[in-house]
Amino acid sequence: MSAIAPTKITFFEFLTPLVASGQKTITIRDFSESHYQPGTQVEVYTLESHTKVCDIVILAVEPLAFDDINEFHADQESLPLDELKHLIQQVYPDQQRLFMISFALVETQVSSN
Ligand SMILES: CC(=O)Nc1ccn([C@H]2C[C@H](O)[C@@H](CO)O2)c(=O)n1
Repeated sequence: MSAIAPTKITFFEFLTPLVASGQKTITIRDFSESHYQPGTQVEVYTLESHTKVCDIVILAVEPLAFDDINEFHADQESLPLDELKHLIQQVYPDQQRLFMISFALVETQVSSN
């Protein structure tokens, strides 16, 4: 039996403009935050104030070892590689077993009326 897929995800507030603009297309999380299901729509909130930012669709969830994080991942994260690895070490200290969650921004329609 599979668990119910989460419908919300949080990001540090300073990263949310990158998500909402479509520049950030992956996030790297630990096992506890890896249960997103490809094809599902997920609401994005800021971690600090729990403000809704946008919606994303999950494209894939794949294992990724900390030591394998490289420039490709930094590019998808829209962060410098050293900054990305430092951030991940702060959030998930001493965790080698991580997961890459790929996603796409759900564009919202702006009414012309
Ligand atoms: C609870 C919570 O919001 N945790 C996280 C964990 C990671 N991030 C960011 C930091 C990096 O850009 C990537 C890779 O972990 O995801 C985050 O915003 N919030």
